[in-house]
Amino acid sequence: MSDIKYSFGLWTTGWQGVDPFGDATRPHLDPAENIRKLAETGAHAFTFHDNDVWPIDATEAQRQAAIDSVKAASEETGLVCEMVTTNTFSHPVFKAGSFTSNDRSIRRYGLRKVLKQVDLGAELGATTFVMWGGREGVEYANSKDLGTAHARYAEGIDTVAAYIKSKGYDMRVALEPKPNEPRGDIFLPTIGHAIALINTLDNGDIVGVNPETGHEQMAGLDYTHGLALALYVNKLFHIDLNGQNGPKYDQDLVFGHGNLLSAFFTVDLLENGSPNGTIAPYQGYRHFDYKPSRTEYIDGIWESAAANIKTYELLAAASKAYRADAEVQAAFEKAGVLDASTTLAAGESFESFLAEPDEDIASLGKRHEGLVHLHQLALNHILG
Ligand SMILES: C[C@H](O)C[C@](C)(O)CO
Ligand SMILES: [Mg+2]
Ligand SMILES: [Mn+2]
Repeated sequence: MSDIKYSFGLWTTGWQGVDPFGDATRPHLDPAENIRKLAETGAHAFTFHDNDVWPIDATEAQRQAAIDSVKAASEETGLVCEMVTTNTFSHPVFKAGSFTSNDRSIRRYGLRKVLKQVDLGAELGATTFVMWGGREGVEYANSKDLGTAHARYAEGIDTVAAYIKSKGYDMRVALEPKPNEPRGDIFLPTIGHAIALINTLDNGDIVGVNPETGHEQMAGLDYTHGLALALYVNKLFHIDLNGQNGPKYDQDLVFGHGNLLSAFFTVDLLENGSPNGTIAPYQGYRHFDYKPSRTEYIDGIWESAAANIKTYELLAAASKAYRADAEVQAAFEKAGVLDASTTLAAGESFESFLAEPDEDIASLGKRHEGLVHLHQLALNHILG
């Protein structure tokens, strides 16, 4: 095992297999047992929603007992809690949204539920607070005023960030985009949409994104490109890794079990940074938000958890060999990838720049980029 730090959501290995068309195929998994088994599987950290650990109707005493049990398992195994989040999507109260609900009492309940989980996260040492607005959307046009919905979403996120600052917590907020499911359309559907809203916030300095592989791919986008933009604007605060086979329902497959080629280049960027170093290697946890397929019984939970780590390790090793390959570096050089210069016309006057005669575009158009050769070199490493 390498020195890469892996983290899992308790809701992943704890998923009992309930889906819109089927009942549970697996028994309930006690959160403390979940943590112990994740430690055995090779995880270094865990993450959770409030209601992954206690039911929404738990008494304060039941909630505290559940928290104490998780704390004990964390201390016993050494697994740290690196991120927490809140379930503002399962209970019927959230059926038409939480932060963007048209009902102010539901918005206030949702905010209170989030702030309580922020407090617990700080107590457990979590440095990231993820917010996935799974119900923040619509099926029907004009069922929310789109101006007010975005204003309320922004206000809710800004208030959470203001609370974190008011308490002096060492914690940042990370928004998790998703284009649809369970709502017909979810607000802030992609990394770009989320960053646009973050830039309007008063407390946006501690608000970033938690992009999920499959969520960007559900929107037909390249996950690695989304990560690169988030890194470029210093907003990549956390990641959710999993597998997806293109635009369809959220498959939450094991990392690499969907679009494997895309997974390789995601690992290549995270582990090695960009080819010319403009983007540095990612320093955060390699966090998995996947589901053990409904077809699997208890052994399959841990086989699938281990599969995430195994696949990541294999791709990380392949990416190191790829980058160390002199032929690959030569192909990067030939294509101009290693040139990080960005001074297009810096220092020149517009007049002199415009007066300059055009290059011979016919000969420029005959450049041979050698990109297919570059890609085959990657395939050679991926396919071993
Ligand atoms: C953190 C977030 O709530 C986790 C989900 C529910 O799997 C969405 O990806
Ligand atoms: Mg998902
Ligand atoms: Mn997720």
